[in-house]
Amino acid sequence: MVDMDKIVVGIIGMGDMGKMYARRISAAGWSVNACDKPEKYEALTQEFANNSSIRLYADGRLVSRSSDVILYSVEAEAIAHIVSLYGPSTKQGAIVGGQTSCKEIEIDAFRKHLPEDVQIVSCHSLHGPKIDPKGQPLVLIRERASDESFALVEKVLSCFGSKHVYLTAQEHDRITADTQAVTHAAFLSMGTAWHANNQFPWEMNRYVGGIENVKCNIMLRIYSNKWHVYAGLAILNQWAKKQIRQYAESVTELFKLMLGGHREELEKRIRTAGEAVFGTVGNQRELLLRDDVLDRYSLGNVPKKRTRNNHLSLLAMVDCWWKLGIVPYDHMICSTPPFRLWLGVTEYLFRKPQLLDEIIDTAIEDNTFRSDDLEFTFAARVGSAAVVLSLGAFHKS
Ligand SMILES: NC(=O)C1=CN([C@@H]2O[C@H](COP(=O)(O)OP(=O)(O)OC[C@H]3O[C@@H](n4cnc5c(N)ncnc54)[C@H](OP(=O)(O)O)[C@@H]3O)[C@@H](O)[C@H]2O)C=CC1
Ligand SMILES: O=C(O)C(=O)Cc1ccc(O)cc1
Repeated sequence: MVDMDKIVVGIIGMGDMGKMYARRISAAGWSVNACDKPEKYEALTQEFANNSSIRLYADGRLVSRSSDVILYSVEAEAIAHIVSLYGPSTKQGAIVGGQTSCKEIEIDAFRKHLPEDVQIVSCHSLHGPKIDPKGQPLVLIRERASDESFALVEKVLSCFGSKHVYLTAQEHDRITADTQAVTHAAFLSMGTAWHANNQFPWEMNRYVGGIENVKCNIMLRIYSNKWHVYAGLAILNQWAKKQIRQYAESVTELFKLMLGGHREELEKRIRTAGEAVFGTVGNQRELLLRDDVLDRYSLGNVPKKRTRNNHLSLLAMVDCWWKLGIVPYDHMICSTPPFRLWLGVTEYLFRKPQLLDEIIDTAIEDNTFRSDDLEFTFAARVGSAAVVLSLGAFHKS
């Protein structure tokens, strides 16, 4: 029988997520041992001087030796190396998990470097460190653990109030490739395109208001996060390559149809994709996003008259889901806030027949967005090529 009062939670990696975990878990009454790299020991000790439930150590070996439930909250690309350093020192019978976004490589590292008596239960909070975890999905992966140990991890993490989702490492990686990887690829391409055209989109009338707000805000949010979070997901998740490549292909093919003025072919393709992805939703279910919400977070003054856009990035998203047989609603259980917003705006566009008609007309007749779309297409292609090359290099090494 586990004595709950004596359980110590260890956190290796006190970056944004590690600190959030340490603060919330200690606030829930658990003792926490934590560390980052040795050179950050002094600064962390000062930062947490007022929190007597968090004990800082100089390195992960000391945390591993003295903790019962240990979470690695480090860069995904470094997990194998870091577990190889501290894993062998893990306390006998302890339970180990991690917070990286790529579970197959993380679990491989645990299986390789942890002693056999150590149990493995991993997790992934599907939101950033500044978001209230209440109600957000928290994936739990029971890789090798007794019922009692699994229950203990769930009890510790229950302080977040998140929605627990039970998956295997492979199921997790396949779903996050469908949702996160391709969502990030789209927003990173938008940012690259705006940069290539020397534009701050929030300063331009045509990018203010409605769906354009979502594009600008989420693009900024993705660019303001740490680069390794998104690069890790795209490069280290073996399933992400296919999605990102298909997205780039969908962007390119749709853009060519627009440029060539092939209305019939374009319309047929868009409507077939829309029917495959949204056809079963039915009009009775409410839209995920409402107009007043779309306009609320404007970065500029919303113009009286909206500029028509062909929304290439969104059309390509639906085309990509259709080509890969992905039903995005099936992945809501394991979705991040940017994915839900992204699905919300694509759904908005496809379930408003007049808007979709207007988009198809714009795609063929209106040249306003052509140079932006050209840069967006380049960006999607270059991004996809980079992921394919780096993924190859990573998995060979
Ligand atoms: N940020 C987010 O929105 C989310 C992130 N994640 C995942 O969680 C993990 C942590 O992310 P996040 O907190 O944002 O990233 P951070 O970069 O803020 O945190 C990682 C921390 O681990 C430290 N670290 C590196 N090597 C060691 C080591 N040998 N021993 C101890 N600490 C070490 C890093 O130091 P240094 O910076 O010097 O390398 C850094 O402080 C990542 O795998 C990320 O993909 C999951 C969900 C959401
Ligand atoms: O809310 C956001 O911006 C995110 O999408 C944060 C995020 C980044 C990486 C993850 O593995 C999970 C969530």
